[in-house]
Amino acid sequence: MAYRQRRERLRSILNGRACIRPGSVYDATSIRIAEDLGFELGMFGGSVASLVVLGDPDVALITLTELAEQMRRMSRASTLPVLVDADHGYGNALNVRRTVQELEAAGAAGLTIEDTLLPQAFGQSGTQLIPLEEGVGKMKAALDGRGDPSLVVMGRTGAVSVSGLDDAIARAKAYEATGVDALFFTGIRNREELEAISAATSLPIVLGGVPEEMIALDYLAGQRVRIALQGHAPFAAATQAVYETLKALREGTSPKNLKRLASSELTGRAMRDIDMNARASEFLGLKKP
Ligand SMILES: O=C([O-])CC(=O)C(=O)O
Ligand SMILES: [Mg+2]
Repeated sequence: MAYRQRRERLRSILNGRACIRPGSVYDATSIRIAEDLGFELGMFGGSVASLVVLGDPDVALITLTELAEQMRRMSRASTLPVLVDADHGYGNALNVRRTVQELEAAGAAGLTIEDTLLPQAFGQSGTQLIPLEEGVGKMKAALDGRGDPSLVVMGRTGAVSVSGLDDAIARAKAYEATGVDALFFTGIRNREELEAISAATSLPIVLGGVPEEMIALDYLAGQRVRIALQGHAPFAAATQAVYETLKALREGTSPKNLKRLASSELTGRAMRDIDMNARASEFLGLKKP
């Protein structure tokens, strides 16, 4: 499916009336599994990108090239639309523009640009934000970097739990005025904060993690939330499975006695082996197994 259609699918989620939960995806296999399970959207989180590519925590060490390459692998493997966490856009507003170009070329359906000061500044503990005006420049640069106007650009802020609700609203309104397609909020702690933000803005809302009292999708949909993230459990599950398997092997368990491995049927589906066998038959003259 052409990238443009993937982007239109993300736009239809944003322009719809329901709130969906994306599948957390991070490589060619995970995105295919999410697609097969019927997820409407994949979320490629920066934290997971850092873990899967570098094995490092989410402290802005991954490069744009590495992020885009992982996105490109997923785009090749699956047609599921993916929303990419592009962090701060890998530098200043000019870097943001380049980031958008690279992620667009890598097949992202949408991306978020946030106003967090990254990487962590010298001698400053805790999250800091860039000034609102700089955030506005980044959003404008992101929109300017788009070659395909269907690519979804989201303005993201975690201001509500850093500098407070009023600042979060001021930033959201300023980003909205630049022409971004949606607003992405992190750090919202309760219904009052969400309702105030929703009332003050008009774009579709995406939430990066919400407290338990707010998880009902119909409540969120009523606040114009169209996408609600729910963390990155698939990568944590994969880490646990690798740990248990290596531990069992190290302790002498025979490979045939290992528990909870993917069946050959599941692995075959993830590898799209029906398609590959058909190609081998058609292009290599091999018999279908
Ligand atoms: O975008 C997300 O999924 C949340 C986030 O910032 C991350 O995981 O890095
Ligand atoms: Mg992130």
